Amino acid sequence: MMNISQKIVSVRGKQIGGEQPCICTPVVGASMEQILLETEEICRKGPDIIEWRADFFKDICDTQKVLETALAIRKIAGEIPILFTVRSEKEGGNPIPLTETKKIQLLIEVCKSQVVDMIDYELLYEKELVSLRQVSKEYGIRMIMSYHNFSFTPQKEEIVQKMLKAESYGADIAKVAVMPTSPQDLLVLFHATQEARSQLSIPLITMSMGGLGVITRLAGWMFGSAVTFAVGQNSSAPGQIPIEDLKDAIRIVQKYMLSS
Ligand SMILES: O=C1C[C@@](O)(C(=O)O)C[C@@H](O)[C@@H]1O
Repeated sequence: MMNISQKIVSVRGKQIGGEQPCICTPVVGASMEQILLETEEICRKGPDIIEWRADFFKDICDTQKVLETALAIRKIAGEIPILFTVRSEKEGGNPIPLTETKKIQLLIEVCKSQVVDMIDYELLYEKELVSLRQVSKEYGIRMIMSYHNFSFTPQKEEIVQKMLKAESYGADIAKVAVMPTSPQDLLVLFHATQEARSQLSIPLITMSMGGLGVITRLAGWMFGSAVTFAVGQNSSAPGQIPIEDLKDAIRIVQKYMLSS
């Protein structure tokens, strides 16, 4: 097992990949009004990061409206880091009428605006990934490179490979979300997380989705996952639980881990 010194990604003072797991809460409203109400509600619950899942936004094809909405989210979120994601339909996102090229143009404009702190883009689109990485770096926007599998859990080696690939493409953070079909798959995910943690220098995020995967959202940090996603008002993926419950569960485990 290699032992690599691990980088911490610091965003607006929030440490991603530090001692404590960060909780990220998605915003999935369709209209600007819904998005802003949802953001207000979520902010009251104290997430570490807010993810705007813009693939749910009905005006996603209008760059100006996307930028205006991002700015309005920023005004509410204050210093809470904002992650901007347009999840592709192929990896579980809401269907949108944008081609991959148009989507990249939008992501570039969002990076240039510097209103958000991070973007997420799939490892699936290698060519686009490289150009987007250059632009995001130029504007100081952190980039998560991700892989999602809504059908099954690949072998441990494949999961680790996805994260190594993200690092080799210059990701700030590598992310993998997979679907378990048995409790054994949860062990695979935990094991892959632990192994990736020993091989990568960047922070990583992993989770198993669906009801069966809940334990990975509660305990992934013990194996090296830096962020866990929770529901603020509405869920963005199967198996997410309310932020209040997630905070309680982590607090209880940490309380007894530290006291014994
Ligand atoms: O990729 C992820 C992780 C996620 O799919 C989850 O399972 O919690 C939720 C998405 O909003 C986010 O972009």
